[in-house]
Order: sequence, then structure tokens, then C-alpha cells
Amino acid sequence: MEKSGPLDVLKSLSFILVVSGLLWIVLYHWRRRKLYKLVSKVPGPSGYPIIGNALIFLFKDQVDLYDSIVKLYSNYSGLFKIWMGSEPFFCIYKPEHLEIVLNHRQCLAKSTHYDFTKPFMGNGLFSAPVNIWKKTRKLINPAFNQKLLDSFVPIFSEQAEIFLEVMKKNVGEEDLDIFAKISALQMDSVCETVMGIKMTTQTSPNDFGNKLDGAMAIAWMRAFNIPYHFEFIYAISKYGKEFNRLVSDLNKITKAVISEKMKNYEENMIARKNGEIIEETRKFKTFSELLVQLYHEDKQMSEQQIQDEVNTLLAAGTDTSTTTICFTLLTLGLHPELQEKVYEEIINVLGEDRVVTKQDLQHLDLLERFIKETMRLFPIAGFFMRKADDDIDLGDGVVPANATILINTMATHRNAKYWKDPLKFDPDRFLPEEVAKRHPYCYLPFSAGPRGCLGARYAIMSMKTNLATILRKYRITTDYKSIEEVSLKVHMLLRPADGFKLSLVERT
Ligand code: HEM
Repeated sequence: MEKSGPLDVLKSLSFILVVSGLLWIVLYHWRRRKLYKLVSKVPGPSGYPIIGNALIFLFKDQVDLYDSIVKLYSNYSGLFKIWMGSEPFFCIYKPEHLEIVLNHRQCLAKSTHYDFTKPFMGNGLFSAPVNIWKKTRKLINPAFNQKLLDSFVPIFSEQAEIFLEVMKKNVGEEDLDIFAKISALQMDSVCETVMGIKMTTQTSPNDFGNKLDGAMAIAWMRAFNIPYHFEFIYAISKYGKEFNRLVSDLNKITKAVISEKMKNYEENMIARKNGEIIEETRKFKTFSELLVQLYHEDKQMSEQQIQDEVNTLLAAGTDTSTTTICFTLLTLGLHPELQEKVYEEIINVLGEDRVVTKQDLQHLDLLERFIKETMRLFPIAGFFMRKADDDIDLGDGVVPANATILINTMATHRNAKYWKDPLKFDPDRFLPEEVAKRHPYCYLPFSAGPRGCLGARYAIMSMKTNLATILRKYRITTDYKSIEEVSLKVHMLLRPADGFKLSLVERT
């Protein structure tokens, strides 16, 4: 018998490899046959082998990314799908679909893309897996009550008044960056209500806010760029290195704050046991103190979980409100006559000098409708994702288990099917009688259902306080001429591609 040489061994090995590879491919597709069957029933653009439709998102700058998503949605009248590599994405915007998905018990999971925020937010509410999320949200929901939010209004007011002081020195300056100023205002309010510390970003600028913004922007950029999903590419990239540096700096600060709250709580417990009377130095409890209390009383929250929640609230609460306030200033600038009506309302409720109180907020109706209409046209968190844990029947199509669902509320908010003359700015759309005429899921700036925004009421109250304080002293102008002219980009949240182009003119 002839002996087999090294070449024959190599040939046999190659044969085995090719056959196993083919078997693996067949098995992989066989296991996904149900998925393919369901996917095939849903319309969608044709894609390329292996990458599918990933080119829609790949190598796009922030403006192109926004335009591509809008264009994609405009081609379909309802549910459609795209392939991101081997992963099908089901794209929705119809109110009926949104209502099913956002309330479905099997749709509470966030897609894997949210994992990129985990180095900072960990298992905080925003990115937590469903089992952890359920437990934490049940614990935190009661703490986020109206009484607590009311107790924050003096902080919102105090910070807004500091903003006016800062603006006295800056207004009229060329190249005044109003977004940065509002961002500092929000950062100081959120840091004080969440952590109980005066960050003083407004008066002595520090880079905590920039670091937070930078870290979140990189996490979101990664979600939309498949090559950076691979840890070995991301870790050696400039983004990966920068992200780790930013997160490490931010964590040092929040960790120190939580350790201090833990220490205070324990010292107070001992003092109370010894019969000492503890004088409260503040009229409100911060979120971190409430979380520390939950940690001690319920023993259901670990120290790490507290830090994850604090980091989450900082990240979820600052840029969101900052960007919405700036968009509201922009829409005020675009509509000078309406702006005067908002001003009159503020003067009627507040008078000339008094700081804003929680009672005032209930009477600033037009201002609230103005903010709501702004959030319709500029829903800053207009794209978000869920994962289906089971097949989800949407009536006119089924989303198969494990698929990602891409929600685009911008497509709902600006849709002529649901909004007459959708690009017309009209705060009266939010009069109660008008709201009652619509499907409630036509308007979702804060998402909805059990996993909707935890801070929606907090955001409205803080934005109303800030805007009322600012608008009483300043008239807003913008270089934009119309809503249509404001082209948008995806910078984690939506932002105007060419900036906000705002000016503040002192009222005399
Ligand atoms: C104008 C301001 C805000 C807007 C437009 C907004 C919008 C949203 C949206 C759309 C979601 C759902 C995101 C998703 O499912 O991926 C969300 C979730 C969340 N938001 Fe907000 N938000 C705002 C302000 C705030 C504030 C001020 C806080 C806290 C102080 C906050 C805390 C949260 C948290 C914790 C979640 C996650 C909820 C969960 O998964 O259970 N948000 N927000």
C-alpha cells in the first residue's frame, strides 16, 4: 500500500475543513429557517451578501446618517425590514405598531447596541437586562414621585438665576455658545439633584459635562458602526482609548460621591441609635441619597447598582434637556409673535422679578405647549431600539424572536397621516381637546410604556423653570428662517447640522 504523503494529508484536512464549513453554514441557516420565513413576508430594500443593508449606516457622517434613516423610512408605509449583516432589523413608526411594541412583555429588552454604554451606565435602568431592570424600576419608580420633584424646583430656579448672572457678562459676545451655557446650567441642576453636589460648571467651567457628552457620543457612534462592534478593532482604535479614559475619569467622581453618601448615611444611623437629633442641612433628598436609603432598607441594591443608576441619571438627564431647551429657544426665535405671547404668560404668572416656584409651573400652559410642539418637530431621542424576546404579532406582520426593532418617532411626529400640515409650528395641537382626537402613540418624545423615560416629569419641570427664567429677561432670535431650513444630524441625540444659531437680546 502506498504511504500518504504530506500533500495528501493537507488535501484531506482541507476537504474536512470545507465540508465542516459547509455543514456549519447549512446548519446555521437551517436553525434560522423560521426567522427567514417571517422576515421574507416583510418588505424591505434589497441588500448585499454578508453585509445586507449595512451600507445605509456605514461610513456616514452624522448628517448623512440622519438623512439616510429619514429617506429609508419615507420609502415604506408601515413595517419594513433591513439586514445589518446577519441581523434583521424591523423598522416601525406607525402608532398602532408602537403601542404594541412599547407595551409588550416580550419587548422590554433593549437591543445589544445599548451594551456599548455599559462601561459607564453598567446595569442602570437605561441599559439593564430585563430581570435587573424590573427589580430596579419597581424600587425607583415610587422614589421618583411628585413630592420629590416639587422639592427640586428651588434648585432648578437657583441654577437658572445663576445662568442669568453668567449671561450678564457674556451676552452680546460674538460667537457666544449658548448650547454650552445651557449645558452647564443643566449639568449643575442634575448634579445637585442626583448627587447633592454643587458642580459649579456655570461659574467655573470644568470638563465633567464635556467628558460625559464625549463618552456617550462615542458609545452611540459605535452602535451604528459594525467594525467597531469587534472589541479587538475598537480597543485599539482612538475611540476605544478615548472612551476608556473618559469613563475612568467620570467614574472616579461619581464613585467618590456615592462613598461619601454611604458614609453619611451610616454615621447618621449610628447617631440616631445613640439618640442624637440629626439636623437636615437641605430641604430635599437627592436621588443618590434615596438610592443609598434603598440599599440599606431593602438590601436589594448593591453599591455597584447605585453607581450604575447615578451614572445613568447623569447621562440620561443632562444632554437630553439641554438639547430640547436649545431647540425650544430656536422655535421661539422662529416665531416672534408666539414668543411674545409666551413672554406675556410668564410675566402674568411670575411678575417681573420673583423666582419660579412649583405652583407657577402649573400655570405656564402656553410655555408647556410650546415645549411639547418643539419636541414633536425635534424629538431629540427620535431613534431607539428594542429586542423581541418572542415572536411579536403586529397585525400586519410578525417580528421574529431575537430580532432588533428600530423605532423612529421622528417619522411618526412629522407624518402628514397623523399631523395636519406637519411642518407648521402650532402649540395648540397640545390643547386637551386636540390631544383627545389623536392616537396617543402619535407623539412619543419620551417613549412610552413600562420602559418609557423615567425622568419625563423631571425634564418638563426643569425645562419650564429654566425657560421661564430666561425668557423673562431675554428675547430670543435665530438666524434660521424656517423649520424646513434646520437640517439635522445624529450626534447620539438629534442636533441641528449647522448649530442652533441663537442670540439672546436683553429685554429693556
Ligand atoms: C427632554 C428630556 C428628555 C427626553 C426627550 C428623554 C427621552 C427618553 C427616551 C426616548 C427614553 C427611552 C429610550 C430608549 O428606550 O432607548 C428615555 C429613557 C430614560 N430616561 Fe429620559 N429623556 C429626557 C430626560 C430625562 C431625565 C431628566 C432623566 C432623569 C433625570 C431621564 C432618565 C431616563 C431613564 C432612567 C431612562 C431609562 C428608562 C428605563 O429603561 O426604564 N430622562 N428617555
